[in-house]
Amino acid sequence: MEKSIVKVEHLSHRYSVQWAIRDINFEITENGIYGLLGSNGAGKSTTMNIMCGVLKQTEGDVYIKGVSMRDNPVEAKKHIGFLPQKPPLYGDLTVEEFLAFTANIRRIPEDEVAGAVKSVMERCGVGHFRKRLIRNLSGGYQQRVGIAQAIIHNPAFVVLDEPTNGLDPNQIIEIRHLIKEIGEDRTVILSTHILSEVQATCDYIRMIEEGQVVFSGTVEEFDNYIVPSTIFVTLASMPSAEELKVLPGVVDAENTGGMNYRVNFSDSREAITKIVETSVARNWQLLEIRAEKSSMDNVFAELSAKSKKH
Ligand SMILES: Nc1ncnc2c1ncn2[C@@H]1O[C@H](COP(=O)(O)OP(=O)(O)OP(=O)(O)O)[C@@H](O)[C@H]1O
Repeated sequence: MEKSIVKVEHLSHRYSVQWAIRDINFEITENGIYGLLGSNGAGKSTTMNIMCGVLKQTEGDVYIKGVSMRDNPVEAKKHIGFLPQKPPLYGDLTVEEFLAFTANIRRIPEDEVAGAVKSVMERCGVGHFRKRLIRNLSGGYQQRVGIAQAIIHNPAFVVLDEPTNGLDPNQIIEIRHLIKEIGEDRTVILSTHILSEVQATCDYIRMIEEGQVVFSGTVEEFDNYIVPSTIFVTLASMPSAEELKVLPGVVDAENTGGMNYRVNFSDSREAITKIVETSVARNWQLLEIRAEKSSMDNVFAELSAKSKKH
């Protein structure tokens, strides 16, 4: 039987009149890194805050390892580590002091605190800064401490709200690396509005737009969601577009300038084969042919638009 790590059931929330999220449903049964993707205001933070028990939902429930967040929040929270959008760091404490404080909040037994702090500092690469005040750390290292406080009690499920937000490119690479490491033996869900973030870090995507889930699947499935329908061809002898248009599998063709053509097709295999065969037969001097692969951005725009129509 599949084991449920997280189950979000009919989750809805309104802060005042407007629904911020409406009937969100999904379940995670496999370890891995999940990206909660959505544009600004889509409802990512609202969903994450409810999942972690720091915001009380209007309707629905979240189950962490089968435990209801509504009915038994203390037990459910034991399995969760959370890094909110604004990390809860105390600048006047040293890294070590802060993590010991966090270990106490997480009710780690007194005689195990020092060991847990040491181990999490090593894991998150902040051991050499253990005596430094948090406010004197760079943004990237502060974020490492933020991740360390989220995993100090070794939770099965870690929630990171926009973990690379505000970091410089090198820091982003380092934090992504750390997230991948901590995702090796647990489930991580991170939110972002940046597509490349998901592509670089995640195995799976849950995309929400306007408070509703519009896509659930692997990153690969997301990328292939929109089937390419255009081929770009470069022909040195510059035949008329009409000659391309009549080929089997081709729906439309236009010259986009000089030797370049854009071809729309109904069957990519047939269209490409016929273009290549005809090019050889008529000496069109084919220099390049490529099918347009829909980028994540296209898929994102398409899914956002789709959710707006519904
Ligand atoms: N405390 C609040 N009071 C009223 N409305 C809120 C509050 N927090 C969020 N909202 C609204 O709820 C909706 C969802 O916001 P949420 O912060 O969950 O989105 P998000 O996807 O996390 O966006 P961002 O990437 O900008 O953080 C938005 O319309 C937002 O304006």
